[in-house]
Amino acid sequence: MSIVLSGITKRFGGFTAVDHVDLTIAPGELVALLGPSGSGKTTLLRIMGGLEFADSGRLLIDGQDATATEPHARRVGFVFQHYALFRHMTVFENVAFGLRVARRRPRLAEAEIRRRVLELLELVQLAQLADRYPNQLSGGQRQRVALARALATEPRVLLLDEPFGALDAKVRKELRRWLREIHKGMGVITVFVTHDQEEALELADRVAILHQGRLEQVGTPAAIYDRPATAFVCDFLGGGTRLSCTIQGDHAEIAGLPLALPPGAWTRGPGIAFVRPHDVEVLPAAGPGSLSARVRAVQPVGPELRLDLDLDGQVMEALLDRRTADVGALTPGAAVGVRLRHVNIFPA
Ligand SMILES: Nc1ncnc2c1ncn2[C@@H]1O[C@H](COP(=O)(O)OP(=O)(O)OP(=O)(O)O)[C@@H](O)[C@H]1O
Repeated sequence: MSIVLSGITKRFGGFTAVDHVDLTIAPGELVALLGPSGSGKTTLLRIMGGLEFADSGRLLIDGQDATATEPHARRVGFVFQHYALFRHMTVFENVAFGLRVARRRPRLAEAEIRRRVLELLELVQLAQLADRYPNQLSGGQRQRVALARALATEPRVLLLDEPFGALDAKVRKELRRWLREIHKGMGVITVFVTHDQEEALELADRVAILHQGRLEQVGTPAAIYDRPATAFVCDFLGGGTRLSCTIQGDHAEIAGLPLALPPGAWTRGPGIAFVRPHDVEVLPAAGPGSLSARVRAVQPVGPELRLDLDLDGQVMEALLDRRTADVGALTPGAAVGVRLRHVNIFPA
């Protein structure tokens, strides 16, 4: 079971919501569609599910052209942000609904439905709440029921649109871990939409980053974090401080400090350098391979010490471990050296 999108484009009037997207999803993969509001994530998900049809391009599910097939024929399971459970039905009946409406022949016997529903409720750890109604559940529990209901139809593909979007941070975190476990057990292709980079990086096997309807980069969480392909991706994934630099062909310079560039075709000219706060090393004084800076502000934040450093008029943020930082010497106005462990550079 795989999904192949090629050249998928969708317009609403004169507006292009999804723009020539190519994406191949391997059997059993857990993929995040990540991007800012309006970048086309939901539209792309709906096209995969058959709730929306592309204007051009092709969609293959399991090697078969599914560009124009109806949702039920695609065998997809959906879970949306607002759990949309049937309020007048118990948890049990909500999940059983998926089995009762499935267009299967012969229809399942009631005993078989009961067995499967209980199995699914065990899976989402809600068997003991089978007789409750949705308004007697927490948000996280409702979302787990929604997932069980989607799984009841034995989908080939599971599509989740901001599944944890309406929940508070702690519950979201728990559900992430839980979804990862469930996915591992089922092995069904799962695609989820999120605008939360942490959620995407923590949960997905691969992350597809969308920007203005276009796919900016696809890769494993580590690959896109360590080697963002564009300034947009870098910035969106928490790029850190943005500094101006100059690209000199084989290297770049920030305030006169030379920095190696990864191999590639670099043209000389102005560039943007992104430095993440954890990649800034603060030294007692500047020396070879480091820059001189001045401390502007110091703020303890839990286990860390956040510094605003003045680098030739540009402000750069650093995060140090409070237990190991020389807190006494790091006061506003102090002169320090700065070494950059890792910098992401892009043409301006
Ligand atoms: N049915 C529609 N008619 C007109 N415009 C639409 C329609 N559906 C989506 N759009 C537009 O297409 C663009 C992409 O929408 P989409 O919902 O796919 O974005 P998104 O990345 O999921 O955003 P969000 O995170 O805010 O949900 C948006 O600018 C949206 O206004």
